[in-house]
Amino acid sequence: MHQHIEKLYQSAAKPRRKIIGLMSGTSLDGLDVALCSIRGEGLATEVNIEHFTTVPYTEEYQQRVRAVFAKREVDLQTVTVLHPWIGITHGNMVRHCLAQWQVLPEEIDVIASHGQTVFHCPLRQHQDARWGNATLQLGDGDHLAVTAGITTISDFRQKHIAAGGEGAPLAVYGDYLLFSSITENRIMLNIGGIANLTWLPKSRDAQAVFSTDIGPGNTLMDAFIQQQGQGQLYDKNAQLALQGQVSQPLLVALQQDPFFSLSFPKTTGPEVFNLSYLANAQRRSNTQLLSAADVMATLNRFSADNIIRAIEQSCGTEPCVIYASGGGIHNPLLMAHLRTVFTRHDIKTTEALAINPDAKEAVLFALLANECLVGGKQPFSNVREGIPAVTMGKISFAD
Ligand SMILES: Nc1ncnc2c1ncn2[C@@H]1O[C@H](COP(=O)(O)OP(=O)(O)OP(=O)(O)O)[C@@H](O)[C@H]1O
Ligand SMILES: CC(=O)N[C@H]1[C@@H]2OC[C@@H](O2)[C@@H](O)[C@@H]1O[C@H](C)C(=O)O
Repeated sequence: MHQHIEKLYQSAAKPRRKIIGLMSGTSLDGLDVALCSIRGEGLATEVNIEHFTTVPYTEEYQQRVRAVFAKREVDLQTVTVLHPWIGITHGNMVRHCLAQWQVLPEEIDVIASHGQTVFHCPLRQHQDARWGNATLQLGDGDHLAVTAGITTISDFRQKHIAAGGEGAPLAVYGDYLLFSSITENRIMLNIGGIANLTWLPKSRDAQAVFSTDIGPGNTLMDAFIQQQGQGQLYDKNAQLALQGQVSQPLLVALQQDPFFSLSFPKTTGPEVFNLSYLANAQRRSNTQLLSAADVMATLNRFSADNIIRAIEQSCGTEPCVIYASGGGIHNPLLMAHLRTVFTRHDIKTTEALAINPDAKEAVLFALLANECLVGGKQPFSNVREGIPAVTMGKISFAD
């Protein structure tokens, strides 16, 4: 047996594994690094986050990725060089975190790396019958493994597409294992660049659960404030939005996109929800002269309203507890609006379930890697479109 396979076999046989989950999201704020200690598999999985940090990206990193991010036309050489470079950069960030945490690379069983999504285009979005669902994450697993000196499992989304899904959201695979409950219906709401949710009915019926993207979480608000040129990356504590008024005509125009009438589960990204999308909505609603504060207040409400509708559609008349995560939970205006509307649902964060809300997506990829190593057959069924019962991730050895 090859020594790498033997080492993997030993990792799989342990009662507990140390897995580093890495997530680099659409906000391009930094690399989320979660060192998880994971016991068991499937519904018996237990996770303890031993260390977590977000390593902020340098301006250079952001500029290099933005050169291709969510763009239909790019320089192919830039895409090609970015793929290994992001892998190496993430590998160095892991090494740096381990040194700070005084953990040796040998103590880690595997790294689970999401990579950087640069383009996401499900068929329902590109609508070109010649092609199927597609998504592209850069940050090659071999380069990451060699740089960090740790076996790496990466590129989780391709198998999902190969087996009939849209490549996202993958949250359901982790949320179901970790958070489904027999005592309460749960909505796991993640407000990242794109907002998504997982519906976990207390029946715990694997055929009833699903994850879906909702629409923009922070991505339009971030893009808009960045366009103002004051050097702000996001509307911190909703300072700008709080000074403005919601424009109903703009809000109505923003809501007019075919994505919103698609059935669940569905996926989207900044390829659709970007500054051109906003400019089009402003043109159609004749609101080009709105102040920046009014536009921001409207974008904030747009995100909140989409979340409210998606939650109502998911749980119907059933009461449920909403467990929120992602950077949007730090946006006080958005969260206040959710709380005002959802008087019949409790709104908490995943902190109440012992998972740091900023770390949740990185933990998800650690869980997917754990399932790749020791999990059995996924409980989901191909019958439910969008949630194929597959094992995800590609394995790269360090030497
Ligand atoms: N104090 C705050 N006030 C307002 N917004 C905030 C605050 N802190 C974070 N955010 C928002 O959260 C964003 C980062 O969220 P997060 O890290 O969850 O996104 P992501 O993981 O990149 O996205 P995705 O889940 O779509 O991949 C920031 O860009 C900002 O919009
Ligand atoms: C293609 C892609 O990277 N999608 C991300 C993105 O960020 C949020 C939302 O859009 C979600 O669909 C997904 O990430 C999470 C981790 C998921 O797959 O569940």
